[in-house]
Amino acid sequence: MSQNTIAFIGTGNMSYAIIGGLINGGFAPNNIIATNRNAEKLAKVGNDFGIQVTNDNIKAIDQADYVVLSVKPQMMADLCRTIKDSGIAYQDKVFISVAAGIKVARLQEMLDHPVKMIRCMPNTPSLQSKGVSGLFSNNTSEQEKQFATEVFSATGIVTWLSEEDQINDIIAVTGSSPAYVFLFLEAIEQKAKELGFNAEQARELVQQVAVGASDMVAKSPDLSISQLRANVTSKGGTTAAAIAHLEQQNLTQTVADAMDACIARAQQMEQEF
Ligand SMILES: NC(=O)C1=CN([C@@H]2O[C@H](COP(=O)(O)OP(=O)(O)OC[C@H]3O[C@@H](n4cnc5c(N)ncnc54)[C@H](O)[C@@H]3O)[C@@H](O)[C@H]2O)C=CC1
Ligand SMILES: O=C(O)[C@@H]1CCC=N1
Repeated sequence: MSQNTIAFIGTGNMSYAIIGGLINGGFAPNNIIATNRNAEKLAKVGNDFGIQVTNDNIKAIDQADYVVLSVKPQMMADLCRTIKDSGIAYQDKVFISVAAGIKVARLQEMLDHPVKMIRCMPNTPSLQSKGVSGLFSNNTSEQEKQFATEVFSATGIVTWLSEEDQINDIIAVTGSSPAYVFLFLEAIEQKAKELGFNAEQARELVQQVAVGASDMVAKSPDLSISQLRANVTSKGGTTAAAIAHLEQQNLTQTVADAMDACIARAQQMEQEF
C-alpha cells in the first residue's frame, strides 16, 4: 500500500475500528496519527496499535496527506472552524469525512474552501477487517480515490457510490445495520437467560449462532439466504412455529420501516448540521 500519512481527527469507536483494520492489513503504524480530546481514549488507541497520537488536531492535520474527520456530526462545525482559523495550509489535503448527515458542499462550507473531499460510510466490523465502506467523491483524482480504496479495503469491502444521496441508503444497509443484528442477538441472549442459562452460557451460545449463521451465509454464495433459512425450518416443526410468529409480527416490514427511519434521520441531519 502506498504510504501516505493519515490523520484521524476524533478517534472514537468508528476510527478505532478503521485503524485496527488498517494495522491488521499491514498499514505502517508510523503513518497513522490519531487525535482525541479525551486523554484516556487517545492513550488506548496509541497503546493498542502503536500509532502516533496527539491531542493537537492542527499539528496532526499539518503532518498528514489525508485527514479523516470522525467526530460526531454535531461537533463537525466546531472542529472545522478551528481548522479554518488555525492558519495552517490545509487547502490541498484530501479530507475524508465518515460523518453521517453532512454533505460534501456543507463540509466545504464549514472549512471555507472547496477542499478535496471523500465521504465514507464505514461500519464497526472494520475492526475485524470485515467492514463495509461506501465511498463517494466528485472532486478527487483517480489516484486519490485509489488510495482511499486501498485504505478502506484493508478494513473490509469497498463500494464506490455514483450519487451522494446513496450515502444515506448505505447508512441504512451497512453503516447502522450491525446494530440491528446486535439487537436481534441481544433479544435471543436475554430470553436464553430467562430460560435459565447463566450469563456466560447465554453469551457463548448466542455468539456461536451468530458466527455459525454468518459463516453459512458467507461460505454458501450459491444458496440464497432464504434457502439457508428454509433448511433450518422443518415443515410443521419448531422453527416454523417461531418464524410464523415473527412473520405475524411483520418482522420484514418492521425492518424495512426501520431502514426508512434511518434514511429519514440522515436527511434531517443534512438540514440540522
Ligand atoms: N459508530 C459507528 O458505527 C459509525 C459512525 N460513523 C460516523 O463516525 C463519526 C464518529 O462516530 P463514533 O466514532 O461512533 O463517535 P465517538 O463519539 O465514539 O467518537 C468521536 C470522538 O471524537 C472526540 N472528539 C470530539 N470532538 C473532538 C475534537 N474537536 N477534537 C478531537 N477529538 C474530538 C470525542 O472525544 C470522541 O471520542 C460520526 O460522525 C458518525 O456519524 C459512521 C459509520 C458508522
Ligand atoms: O448512528 C449513527 O448516526 C452512526 C452512523 C452509522 C452508524 N452510526
